Amino acid sequence: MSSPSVWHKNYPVAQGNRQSPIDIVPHQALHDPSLGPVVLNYDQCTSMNITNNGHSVVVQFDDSDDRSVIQGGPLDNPYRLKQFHFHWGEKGCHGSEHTVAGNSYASELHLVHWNAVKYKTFGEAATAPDGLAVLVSLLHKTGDDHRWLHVITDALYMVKFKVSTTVNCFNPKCLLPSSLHYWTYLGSLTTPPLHESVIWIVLREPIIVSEKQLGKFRMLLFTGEEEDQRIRMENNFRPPQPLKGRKVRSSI
Ligand SMILES: NS(=O)(=O)c1ccc(S(=O)(=O)c2ccccc2)s1
Ligand SMILES: [Zn+2]
Repeated sequence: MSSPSVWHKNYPVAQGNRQSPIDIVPHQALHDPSLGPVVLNYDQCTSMNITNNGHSVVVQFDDSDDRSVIQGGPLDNPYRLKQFHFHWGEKGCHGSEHTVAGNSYASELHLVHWNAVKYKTFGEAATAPDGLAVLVSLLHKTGDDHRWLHVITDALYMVKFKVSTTVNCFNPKCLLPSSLHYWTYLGSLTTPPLHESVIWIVLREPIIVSEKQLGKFRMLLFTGEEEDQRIRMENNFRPPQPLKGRKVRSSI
């Protein structure tokens, strides 16, 4: 996993004008009354597999139809759920990609959706300025277990190396906080190819997870079973990028 500081050599867009993540400064966000609520219609059974892809742990969904979509808020169309994945650190409260008033969280969940109304394929949407929408849940570490996150963390031992296994009927709505108030801004993928194609929707309220649950993410490996090196998968987060004049809007 190359370091974010060298990505610009192969991906010059890393120094572009709408890169992600960013530091969100709440009192500088513009309250936009025209921003309605985000609406999630996640069908119960479209989750397919959980994969350690060497960068993160990803749960893929069947996006062949509009069974699981997000709409409303800053979005002009419904966007189809494609996958969700996490970013985390190696200890304590570092590991999120977005920060809030300079404060980072222990981890961050990204629910990746694509605009299947305007674009024929995910790949096409992934390079379009309004092609993707990523819904963010910030994970705050305290003592208690998150009652549903264990479904994911209990499966992680099966994908310790770069492999995939099936998951049945996991509805990621259970990984979201009770309030869907959000900040939104135009940004990019946070890993190469860093396409500037993401409408970011960052939920303000974090969810609570335990150190034990976070620890299970950190036992994943970047490396495959056949490799003799064992490199723990941790700190797979990109630091905040320059705002470059962008406005962050707030839903309340
Ligand atoms: N962390 S993030 O949510 O910004 C993100 C990075 C990569 C992806 S992707 O795997 O969907 C993807 C999308 C387009 C091209 C290649 C991979 S999503
Ligand atoms: Zn991500």
